Amino acid sequence: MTEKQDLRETCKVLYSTSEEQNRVTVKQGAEAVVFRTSIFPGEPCLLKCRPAKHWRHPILDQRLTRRRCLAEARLLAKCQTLGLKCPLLYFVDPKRGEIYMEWIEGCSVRDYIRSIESSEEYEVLLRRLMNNIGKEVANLHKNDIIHGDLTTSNMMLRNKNQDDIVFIDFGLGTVIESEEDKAVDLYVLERALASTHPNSEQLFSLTLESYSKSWKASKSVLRRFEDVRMRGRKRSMVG
Ligand SMILES: Nc1ncnc2c1ncn2[C@@H]1O[C@H](COP(=O)(O)OP(=O)(O)OP(=O)(O)O)[C@@H](O)[C@H]1O
Repeated sequence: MTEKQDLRETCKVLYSTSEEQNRVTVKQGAEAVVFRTSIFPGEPCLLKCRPAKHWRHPILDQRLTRRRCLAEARLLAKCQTLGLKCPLLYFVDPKRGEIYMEWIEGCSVRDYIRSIESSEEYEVLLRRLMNNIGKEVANLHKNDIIHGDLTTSNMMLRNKNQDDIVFIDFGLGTVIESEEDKAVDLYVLERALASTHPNSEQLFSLTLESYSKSWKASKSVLRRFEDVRMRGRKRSMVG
């Protein structure tokens, strides 16, 4: 056994012992189950499991689980290397479909927006948040990272600090130098904001403004975004 394999085996044992420790279910989704657990005493972490889907053929299921799990973990690791805002990847067991990552203490952008609704500073806080979102999405796109599901639930605020945005759930993400994919990412975000905030148009324009300021080469993506938007509107008019 090589040193690397040995280390991998040791990690596996270490991480699987977390089973015996407390696992608190955070979310039971269609695709994955998410737990808050602990590996090192006093250090919470997040475990994302993709359990076996018994309605699928076992070999196909194993392949799909492995592929999706590895794709998400790779993207997290890539973002980490690039210094982008995402949870630290601790460990991945593709066979079991498990990813262990840093636990982000805080709240989602969606919950944050709701929590400040009655605040007197609502507009000011929201403007600042939109500005920060634009900057961070530009940072992802500058590095050809497509999130794939940019919703307000998939952005967290570490310690509820609106200047510290962390992107989560890279399950649908990719690395690609594609204006179309970046434009679609923006469009998904626009739709997500429209469903969380009544005055979203004005706010999203702040996000776009900060996106374009933070990334000089964003013009072509923004042009493409207008096309995607038009297509989206036409589709919703047709029904
Ligand atoms: N690193 C993290 N730290 C703290 N909480 C997290 C973290 N990652 C995810 N969560 C919480 O777990 C929830 C589900 O995580 P995630 O979105 O990755 O799973 P999912 O099953 O792909 O969800 P969905 O079905 O919404 O796409 C999130 O909405 C968030 O509340």
